[in-house]
Amino acid sequence: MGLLVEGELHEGWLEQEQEGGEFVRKAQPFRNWITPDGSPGPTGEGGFPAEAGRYHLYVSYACPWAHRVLAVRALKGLESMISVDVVNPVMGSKSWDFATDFPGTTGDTVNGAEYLYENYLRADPKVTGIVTVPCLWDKERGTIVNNESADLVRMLGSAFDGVDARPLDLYPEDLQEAIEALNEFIYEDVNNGVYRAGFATAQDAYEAAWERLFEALDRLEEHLGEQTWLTGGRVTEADWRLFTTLVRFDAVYYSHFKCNARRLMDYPELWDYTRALYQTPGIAETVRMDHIKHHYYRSHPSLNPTGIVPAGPLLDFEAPTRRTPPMTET
Ligand SMILES: N[C@@H](CCC(=O)N[C@@H](CS)C(=O)NCC(=O)O)C(=O)O
Repeated sequence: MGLLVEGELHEGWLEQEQEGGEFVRKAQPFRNWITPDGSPGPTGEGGFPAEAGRYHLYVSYACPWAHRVLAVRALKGLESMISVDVVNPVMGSKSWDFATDFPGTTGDTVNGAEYLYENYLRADPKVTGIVTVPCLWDKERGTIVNNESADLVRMLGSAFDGVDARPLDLYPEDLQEAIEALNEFIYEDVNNGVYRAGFATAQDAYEAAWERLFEALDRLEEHLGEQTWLTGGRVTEADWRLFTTLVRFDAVYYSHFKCNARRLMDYPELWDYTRALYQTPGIAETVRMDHIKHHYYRSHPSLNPTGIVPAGPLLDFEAPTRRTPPMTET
C-alpha cells in the first residue's frame, strides 16, 4: 500500500491511517477527461482528445474499481483502441508492481516500470495521493489523464463514440437523475460499504458498516424483484458499478471482509442479476477470480496473516438466468 506525499513514497498507509477505527477513502489526484475534441471535461484540464491507440489503462483484475472500467471498455468495444496492462494481484508495501510471475499479468509494456508509483511520479514528480488502479495513461503526453474509476466509466461511455465505439448509451439522458441517485447510494453503502466493514479497526465501526451494507442489499433485492435492471428495462452504468462488487461478494467480502449476514447466493434476485450481467458478451473475460482471491487474501496480512487463499466457494456464474443477459437479445 503506497501513499505519495509530494512525490515521496510512504509505505503501508492503510495500517497507519485508521482514525477512530473507520476506513475513509481519499480523493484521487488526476481528474482530467478524454473528450471527443480535447476540450475540458467536468473536472481537470483539456488537451486529451479521443484518438484510437493513444491511451493506455493500468488495471488490476482484482480491483472492483478497475473492473468497472474494464467492463465499459469491453461493452463499448474499445479493446483495440485502448491498450491495457495488468499488475500483479498481490500488493506489497510499495503498492502495485508489475512482476509477471502470476498468470494473466503483463508487466508495464508502455513505461517499463517496476512499480506503478513510478508512473505517478512520471506524471507529476510532486504528486500527493494513494497509488491506485485504475489509472489511464496518455502515451502522447506521457502523463496520467485520470485515476478515478467513476470518471473513467462515464468518459469511456461516450468519448470514443466518434471514433467507432459501439453505439451503446450507458448514461441515457432520461435516466441520468435516477442513475446519479443510485450511484451515490450504491457507492456509499455497497461498493465502499464492504471496504468500510473489512478495513474497520474498531468493533462499532465494523458493525455499523455491516448493518448499513445488508440494509442496502435487502433494499436492492426488493428493488430487483420489481424490475429487471436498476433503472428499469435497460442496463446502465449504475448496474455495472454494482456488478463488480456483487461478483466478488461470496468469494471475498463474505469471509475476508466479514460481510456475513447473507451470501449473494442467498438473495435470489441479486444472484440472478449478477449472473445475467456476467453472461453479457465480453464480461466473463474481465472476471479473473484467481486475481481477485490472491489479491485480497494475500495483500492484507493484518486481516489474513497466513496468506492462505480459500479454495472455495464454488460459484457457477454460467448457470441459466431468469433475466436475458444484455446484448444477447436476438
Ligand atoms: N476512488 C478510486 C479508488 C481506487 C482504489 O482504491 N483502488 C485500489 C484497488 S481495489 C487501490 O489501487 N489501492 C491501492 C492501495 O490500497 O494502496 C477509484 O474508484 O478509482
